[in-house]
Amino acid sequence: MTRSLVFVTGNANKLLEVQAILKVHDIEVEAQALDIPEIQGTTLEVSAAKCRAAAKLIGGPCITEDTALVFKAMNGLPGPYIKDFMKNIGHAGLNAMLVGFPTKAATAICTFAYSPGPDQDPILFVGETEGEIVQPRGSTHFGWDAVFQASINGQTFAEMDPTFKNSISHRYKALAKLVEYLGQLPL
Ligand SMILES: O=c1nc[nH]c2c1ncn2[C@H]1C[C@H](O)[C@@H](COP(=O)(O)OP(=O)(O)OP(=O)(O)O)O1
Ligand SMILES: [Mg+2]
Repeated sequence: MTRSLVFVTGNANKLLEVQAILKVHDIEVEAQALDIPEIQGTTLEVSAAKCRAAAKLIGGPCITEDTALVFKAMNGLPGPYIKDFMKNIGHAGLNAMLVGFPTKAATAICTFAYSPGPDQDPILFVGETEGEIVQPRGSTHFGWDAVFQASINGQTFAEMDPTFKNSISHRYKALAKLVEYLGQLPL
């Protein structure tokens, strides 16, 4: 039986990856293209608040997702604030931030949140992929994909075949946990 989920996100690239990953599990993703205002805090706090706000707005169950990019040299920053960094300083700026630091190691962290409905506590599912920040290689169409070189094979996310990225990514790992959880719920 097909399960349906409402994914509230303003990011079309995320949506494509989520649809591709969940299709295999017979889960249909219906998109609600809303850019929910995001609070400051840890990536877990940001994710939970985003999902709570989304469930309230649409008046029913939904999932949301927050992506953080954590620089080891900076004790977790930019973290959940990566979107503003990316927008304002771009690939060159992310590299420049790490000049002079002994490590360029970075972790891509994806936190999905599932809310059963308005005013209910969201449940969080976290996935992480290790890598480092490098000069851009590959297509530049999705965020910081071109400057994130995954440890697993030395390719940037942007150089990877999309199917491969979707089999090792932070997003894939978080979704695997969400899928396991949903499997225990009635359709
Ligand atoms: O796999 C990824 N590869 C490269 N870049 C990525 C990826 N995943 C998110 N990103 C970018 C998008 C945004 O610049 C920031 C996360 O911010 P984040 O608030 O989670 O995303 P968003 O505002 O675009 O969409 P949403 O409406 O779901 O919050 O990192
Ligand atoms: Mg956002």
